[in-house]
Amino acid sequence: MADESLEVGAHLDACLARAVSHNPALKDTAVVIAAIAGAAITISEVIGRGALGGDLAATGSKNSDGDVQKALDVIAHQRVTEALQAAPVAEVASEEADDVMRLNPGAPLAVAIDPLDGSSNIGVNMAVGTIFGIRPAVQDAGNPIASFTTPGTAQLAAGFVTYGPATALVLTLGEGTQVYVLDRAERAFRLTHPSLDVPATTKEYAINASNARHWEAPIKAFIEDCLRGAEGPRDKDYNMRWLGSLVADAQRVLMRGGVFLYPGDQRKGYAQGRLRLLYEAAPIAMLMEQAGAGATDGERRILDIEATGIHERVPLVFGSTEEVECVAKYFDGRNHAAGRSPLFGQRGLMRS
Ligand SMILES: O=P(O)(O)OC[C@H]1O[C@](O)(COP(=O)(O)O)[C@@H](O)[C@@H]1O
Ligand SMILES: [Mg+2]
Ligand SMILES: [Mg+2]
Repeated sequence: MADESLEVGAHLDACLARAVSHNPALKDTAVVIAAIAGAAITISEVIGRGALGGDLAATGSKNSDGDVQKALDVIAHQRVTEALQAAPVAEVASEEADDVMRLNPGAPLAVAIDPLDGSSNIGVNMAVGTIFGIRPAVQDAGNPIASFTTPGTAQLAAGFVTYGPATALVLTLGEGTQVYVLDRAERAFRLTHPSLDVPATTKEYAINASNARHWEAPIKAFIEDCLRGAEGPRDKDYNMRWLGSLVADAQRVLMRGGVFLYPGDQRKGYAQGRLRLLYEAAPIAMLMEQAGAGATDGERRILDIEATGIHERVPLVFGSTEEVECVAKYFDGRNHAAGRSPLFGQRGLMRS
């Protein structure tokens, strides 16, 4: 396509302007994305100073999910909220606010946002991020969270920023998934990957294996078969990566393939896993699908699920389509491996 705004190196603003010229209905959405990108640049600068700027991991009160907030969680929430206040946003569902925040009554859009993802990595100089999904605002006097009870398919755009070695914005407006990298000299995001295409096959999985004894049978069976490598039914040797930062794991999967799992498990409060539907799973699911990958809770497409609460959790499996489909088979019994795990079972190899 001969369009300068899609060329590597093009500025985010030019790419957003192009998207709006193709689809004028995206005008407000583009303003919101630019606002979040602006906030992300300032958050990136705070993170970039590390401990020189104070203790970003200092703990304060608890957030809506019972997690202890760190200083950077609060800073990021303030920066994105200020930016969204100046954008056409009626309501915000933030991880760091118990209830829906009403910003500009009557404005057309609603934003679900995780201002700072990967909080356990704050203070140890590892990648963290910001995740967001933008939806039409829905007016319903009888339902204060109406804007957030539509399925993920209602999202007009979704993205995340990774504050890693480079600060990157991974974005979709429903026509592919693009990556922009922050040009620190210009304080502007510039296009590096015009269209991601996640490989359908992979040999890399990501899961917090310390929870293995709590997993349900289909997950135990799937991981056991990955661990058996070329000698097992999957017929290939796997590699494992787990960064403890959803955005960083998601970016790796988008760039080179892989499968990520945060399933429900038997720990108290973890029946639906740890990750939140509105501001973690749904935006990442849209980015994955737009890059040719998949996202499921094991049984349902993530983008079809309707939230009943703004901080609702959901089991999350995403990435290369062959692996995501394979996990679904363990859940619906087409792979009859569930429950037969010698590695994780009651009388398993690891137990004696
Ligand atoms: O510590 P665990 O249970 O492995 O969970 C790690 C997951 O928790 C998260 O940090 C949750 O996000 P928040 O930091 O925004 O609460 C994800 O980024 C990450 O994938
Ligand atoms: Mg998070
Ligand atoms: Mg968070």
